[in-house]
Amino acid sequence: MNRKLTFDYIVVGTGPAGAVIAKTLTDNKKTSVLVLEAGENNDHDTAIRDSSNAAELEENFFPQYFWQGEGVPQQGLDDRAFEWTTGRLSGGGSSINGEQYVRPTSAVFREWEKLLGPLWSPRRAVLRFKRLEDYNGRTRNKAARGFNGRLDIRQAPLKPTRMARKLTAAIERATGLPEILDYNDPKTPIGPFTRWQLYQDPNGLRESSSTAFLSSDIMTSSGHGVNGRRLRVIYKTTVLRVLFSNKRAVGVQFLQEGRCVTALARKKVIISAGINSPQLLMLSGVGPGKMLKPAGIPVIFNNPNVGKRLKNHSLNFAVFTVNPSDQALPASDPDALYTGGAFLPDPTGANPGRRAVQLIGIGSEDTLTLAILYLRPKSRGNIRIQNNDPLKIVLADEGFLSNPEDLEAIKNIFKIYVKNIAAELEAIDPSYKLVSPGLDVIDNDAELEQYIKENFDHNHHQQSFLRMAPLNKGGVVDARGNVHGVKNLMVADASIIPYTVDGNTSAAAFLIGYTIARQLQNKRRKKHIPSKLAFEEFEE
Ligand SMILES: Cc1cc2nc3c(=O)[nH]c(=O)nc-3n(C[C@H](O)[C@H](O)[C@H](O)COP(=O)(O)OP(=O)(O)OC[C@H]3O[C@@H](n4cnc5c(N)ncnc54)[C@H](O)[C@@H]3O)c2cc1C
Repeated sequence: MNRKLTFDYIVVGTGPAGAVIAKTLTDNKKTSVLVLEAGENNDHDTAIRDSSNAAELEENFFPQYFWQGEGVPQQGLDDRAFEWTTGRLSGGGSSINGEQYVRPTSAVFREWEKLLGPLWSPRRAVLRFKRLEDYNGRTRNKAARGFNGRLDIRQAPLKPTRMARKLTAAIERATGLPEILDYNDPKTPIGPFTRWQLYQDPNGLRESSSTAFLSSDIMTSSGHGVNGRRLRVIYKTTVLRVLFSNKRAVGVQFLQEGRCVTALARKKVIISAGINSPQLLMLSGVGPGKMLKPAGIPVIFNNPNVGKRLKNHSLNFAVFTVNPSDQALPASDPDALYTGGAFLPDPTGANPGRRAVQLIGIGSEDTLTLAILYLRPKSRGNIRIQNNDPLKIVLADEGFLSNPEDLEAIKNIFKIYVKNIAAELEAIDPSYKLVSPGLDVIDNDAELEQYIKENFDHNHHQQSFLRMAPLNKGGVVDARGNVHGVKNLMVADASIIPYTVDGNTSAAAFLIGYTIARQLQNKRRKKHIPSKLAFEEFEE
């Protein structure tokens, strides 16, 4: 046995879920945790830390900070293929993403609770978000927001620009929904707003899972826990597979500087590798037997659900001309990044209390672009391995628009929301005119469909492909992240989201990591507490 590399827990990945788990489990100074991360720590690189790079980071720094991948051609989109990627560095996706902080709404958590029990109730979700965040925004609503957590959230800008205010007013008039101040307050999830909430410190620098949970008060720059914390983070280590003894996970094999190394876990292996988690499970023998056997991988547990139910939000754009005297962002706050936005229900009036659409204003000197996300897609994709080579890219088929209802839903967003917003925006200021798509395109069904397909983009909200659910409901892990059919193996990251979230995905990943780590802590503590004390008292 390699005594040096034997820990209580092994965590794969330092994204939102992995970093929170590593920090939370080692808080007691007793539990030892090894974290293996394929990328490096780039927290101090200007490209990462300076938030004003967020929009162009992927375009300008793809080879440096991203996993290199492409999905399979999309039949519903004239066989176009999109990048299959996320951050390959400390902090994972949170170190390179668009910094938007959006909690799933109570409507989503009610679905989670119904499927998985009270651990995922809306009330507990809010309690945990409050613990995680240090909210620096216009409201001091203690019922909804946390002010002492490690995760800096900045609502920005302080003074919205005229462009943001005009857009917000136009959405307000077009939809009849009043402006909201805090879209993360469970009481006000729907409506237009001038300010986004960003993962940023009060000075506008990027906050990631790495800066928040693996910072210098937690570990040294060489990855050793400080102040007695039994944490070891090793960068530039790519995990190849989980090792089993019978059906019990006992460790992992990983690549380090060209060598194949084994690390052992006394308690559990926790996979938080994001879009790579299904590949790791399959290479380790957990997945569809029909795929694993021909690949020469011994089947530890035959679960056809692994890699299935891949969901992603759709992304389209509408572009307007602007008034050249209106600024997109305040000169004093270029890190505010976005020029207003909205969360809206389905435009047809179905489910008026539920978010179905996310609008993001992206302004410049010449244009105001509305990024349009459809948040309730029915299309599903899947992730498959090609063979037993851990370095071979997976076949990720996102199945965009494979369910025709999604195309109809997106068409309705253009026909109802975009058209009405365009009319109201132009009425507020005639300099703002819709240029793409033209109104003639919106009014012509065939042309609108073609426009949506050509204009369709990929927005990295991959989720649910290792669903947290009972086995007979498409599950791969149970309500506490334990992988079905084996022992001592968990998955905790955005891949286990059970029902599609109604906003960006990283807040859910932080919550999943935190919830699962707290459960592991509670399990240990509960051994030492009188049984009459309720689970609830130790839950939070
Ligand atoms: C360009 C872009 C923009 C986005 N914008 C937003 C946004 O504005 N707001 C938002 O909320 N979300 C956004 N997202 C999505 C968000 O970043 C992800 O949902 C989130 O990071 C998922 O967290 P996670 O913990 O599940 O996994 P990840 O963040 O993907 O972390 C997984 C980690 O595991 C490591 N890893 C993977 N495989 C291995 C292996 N075999 N061995 C060792 N380490 C491994 C990776 O390097 C990575 O660090 C964006 C994503 C991208 C790519």
